[in-house]
Amino acid sequence: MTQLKPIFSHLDPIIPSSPGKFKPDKFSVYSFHRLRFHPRLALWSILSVIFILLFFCFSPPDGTASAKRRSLRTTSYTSRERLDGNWEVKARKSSRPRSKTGFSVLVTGAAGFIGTHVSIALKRRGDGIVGLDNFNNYYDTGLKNARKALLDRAGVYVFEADINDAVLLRNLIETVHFTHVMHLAAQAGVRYAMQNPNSYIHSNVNGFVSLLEACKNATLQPRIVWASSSSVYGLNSKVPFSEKDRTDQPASLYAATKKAGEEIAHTYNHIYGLSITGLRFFTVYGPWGRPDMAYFFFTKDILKGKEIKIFEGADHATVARDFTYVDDVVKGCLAALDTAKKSTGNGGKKKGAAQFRIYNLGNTSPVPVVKLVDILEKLLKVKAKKKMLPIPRNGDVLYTHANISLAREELGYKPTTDLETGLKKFVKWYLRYYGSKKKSAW
Ligand SMILES: O=C(O)[C@H]1O[C@H](OP(=O)(O)OP(=O)(O)OC[C@H]2O[C@@H](n3ccc(=O)[nH]c3=O)[C@H](O)[C@@H]2O)[C@H](O)[C@@H](O)[C@@H]1O
Repeated sequence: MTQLKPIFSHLDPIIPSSPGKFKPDKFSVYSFHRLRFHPRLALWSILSVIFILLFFCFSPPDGTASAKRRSLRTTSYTSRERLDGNWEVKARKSSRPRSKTGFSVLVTGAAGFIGTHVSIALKRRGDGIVGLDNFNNYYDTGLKNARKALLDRAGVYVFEADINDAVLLRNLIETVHFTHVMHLAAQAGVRYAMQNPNSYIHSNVNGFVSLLEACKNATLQPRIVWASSSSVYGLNSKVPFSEKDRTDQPASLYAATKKAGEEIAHTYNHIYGLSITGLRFFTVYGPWGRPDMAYFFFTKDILKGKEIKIFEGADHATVARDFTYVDDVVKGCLAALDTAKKSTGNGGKKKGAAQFRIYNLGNTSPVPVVKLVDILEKLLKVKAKKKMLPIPRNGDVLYTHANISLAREELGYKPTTDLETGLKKFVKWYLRYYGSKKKSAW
């Protein structure tokens, strides 16, 4: 497994670090000598300095576009190729809805699996979108770049930036008055939390707080919809999982950070009047999915003739998931945005009680992992080399099953895709994406 990009890589100097490549001395000494022997050039230089000083004396005070641009460039976690000097123009254009009633949405994690689908769906119906993603290398960045290319074609501008970059968020939110924030940026994956626990705290706790701080300070506070997870139900054995069930027994650090996010969200709602909706996603799958998820790497390994490990509980108990197709989840996300009420605060001050909601977005139809493999074998027309193994004690739970009554009632959420239909679409995409382009899956 590759490591994440260093958090402070944006602090790297612009000057190349490798010695011998940057040779300023020869040029500057040469220029200095030329300057001394050319009085006309010296006069022009003095005039230029006076002109620059006059320009700054008569410029309007801080808060202007150029001031914002300066601080964004110098302090953000950016790829120099991706964030150009024109960012404000592009962000404003990309965030402009087609009609007056449309939304202007900041989507974090836009180059992620669900982020890409949600951004495109919003753009298609006429909302204005600005995406943000740190493009870290938790999994194949080639796939993230391909998703970004899709977003580019759809007219969605994506910043390469980390949600922990408070200055960038502040500048962005001051520049574009987002009506909504769809917060999907996160360190995902249940099992990876044992390898890199800090990445979960960095993104799911610190990053979330950084985003909430920027939103609560805004003059026009946006409404926030964000991704929690079915994993918050942890060791809860009462099924199907209802929003009223206990969520204080997480089985993984990932789940603990998502649960922490729910509590943090409540605090910001209570103190600052931010309207916040948390969505508990249940094992979302589909085209453009995440290569760290079982359905994805099972597909890759079955095609390669590599053995796959299928987990089972004690006494061969079935391990099952309420696999949810991405298009169904996207509809739930859009409905959550549509029904979100305004935040009440302003510039960090609460003006009244604000909406606070949590919904399960599942499929209400758990499928054993062995059945998932059966379907994949049928679709791929390849027999899998299976190895049954006891479920490791690394955060996995035996069973998930969503009760979606609340989401159905309040969001009109109604999943319609069964696992076989959804996997068929995934396999079709997978074969086209990795087959024709000769890319290798992670
Ligand atoms: O519902 C959720 O909230 C979570 O869903 C998934 O987590 P998980 O359900 O564990 O999804 P996978 O990692 O794809 O695992 C699916 C099933 O396959 C099983 N599995 C996984 C890996 C493996 O090698 N063998 C195997 O049998 C797991 O035990 C699990 O039952 C996502 O990875 C999380 O980011 C997300 O938050």
